[in-house]
Amino acid sequence: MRYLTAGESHGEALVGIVEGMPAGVPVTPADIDEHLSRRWLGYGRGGRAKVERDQVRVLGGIRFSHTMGSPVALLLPNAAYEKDRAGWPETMAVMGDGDGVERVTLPRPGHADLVGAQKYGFDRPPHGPDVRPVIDRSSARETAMRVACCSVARQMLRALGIEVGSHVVRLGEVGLDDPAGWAEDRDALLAEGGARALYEKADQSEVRMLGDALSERAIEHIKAAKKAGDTLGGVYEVVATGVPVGLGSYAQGDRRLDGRLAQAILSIQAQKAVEVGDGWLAGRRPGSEVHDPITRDGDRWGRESNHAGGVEGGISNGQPLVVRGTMKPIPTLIKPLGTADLATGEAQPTRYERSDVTSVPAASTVAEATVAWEIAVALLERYGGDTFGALRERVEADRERGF
Ligand SMILES: Cc1cc2nc3c(=O)[nH]c(=O)nc-3n(C[C@H](O)[C@H](O)[C@H](O)COP(=O)(O)O)c2cc1C
Ligand SMILES: C=C(O[C@@H]1CC(C(=O)O)=C[C@@H](OP(=O)(O)O)[C@H]1O)C(=O)O
Repeated sequence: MRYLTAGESHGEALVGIVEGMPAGVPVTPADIDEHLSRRWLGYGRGGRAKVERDQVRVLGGIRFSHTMGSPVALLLPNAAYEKDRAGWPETMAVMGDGDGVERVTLPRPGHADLVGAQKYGFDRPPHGPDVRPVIDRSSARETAMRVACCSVARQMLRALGIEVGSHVVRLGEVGLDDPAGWAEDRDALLAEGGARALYEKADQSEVRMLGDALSERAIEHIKAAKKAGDTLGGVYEVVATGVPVGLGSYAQGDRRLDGRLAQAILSIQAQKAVEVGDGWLAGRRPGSEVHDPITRDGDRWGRESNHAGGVEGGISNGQPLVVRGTMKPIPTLIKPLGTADLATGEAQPTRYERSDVTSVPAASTVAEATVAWEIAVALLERYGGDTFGALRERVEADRERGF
């Protein structure tokens, strides 16, 4: 199973194709839209959030609310293209020579602007000197279509009782570093309704944090950063429940589930670190506090704790999968940083138009989506299935066997 996305942030639309979904998975556009609107949650987003209202159009692959085994084709128009301000249809014109179009020649530190221009030669015609082509494809606008594509796979997981959720645990200086600090609240939600209960609870906070006091402090911190012309990063945790034993493998490095989950997070713009289970803390603690004792209850295997985050030897062990991602601060700041003009080489301060102050809450929902995708791919590798019915039978038979 694979997917591809295309489209520029300020072009007409984003498109996506999901290939390899079994036939018979229940999916409707509303299922996809649920996660698209969740991606816009979060205090600290910029002006673009007021313009976009993402609603997917399904152009192929789904009939009578179920997949057909054929590629699923998705379309998301960019509202900004027409509504934002006059000019995107000209700036992003497919034809012509761009005569009269304003060029962006001050690359922002921390964004893809300069390296993208160096790699693709945007210091010269036909596009340059202009970093616009880099801005428009490196932009996390692309994550809207990624969420849409991954949401199709997520419906397959949901129909098998597998849920993926997330919550934010740190925004800049406000937050916690040790999972022990939130495990009780999180685990109560997981026990009540799996990872879906976790994400539904987090969605009630403007910053997707568990706990009102933490949320309020985080919002004040974001307000202060904005006032100072600065931006913030943070940390979020993604949890998957109902994941069967046996996804991934130690047999080759690139089949390890933990490695693949790390790539799922780091594939998202501005994500800079990943932890699995206890993560960094595991490096500080003795083995007796890190390894989860094995239990046997009747014919069921279990663990007394879940410091491993649900993966041992690169294979899911039936415990909730737990991964955390760290997002760096947004590179576009009101407070100028040093740069140089692409056209003249002259030293200049960066220029600011608009931007998010923080997008950690949004990134946490994108990470849910990409983690769900990896789980779905690993599930199909283990169980196969041209039809959803056959896949479900195999998963359920394995679950019943309890091994
Ligand atoms: C959901 C989301 C929203 C983002 N919004 C912005 C933004 O408004 N302004 C900005 O400069 N960068 C934003 N970014 C970060 C840039 O996309 C990212 O830093 C850039 O593509 C360079 O990639 P890198 O940080 O991985 O090097 C956002 C990222 C995500 C995940
Ligand atoms: C459009 C989205 O995020 C954008 C990601 C982004 C970036 O540089 O990554 C820059 C901003 O875009 P603009 O320059 O148009 O304000 C964000 O709004 C989105 O998440 O859908």
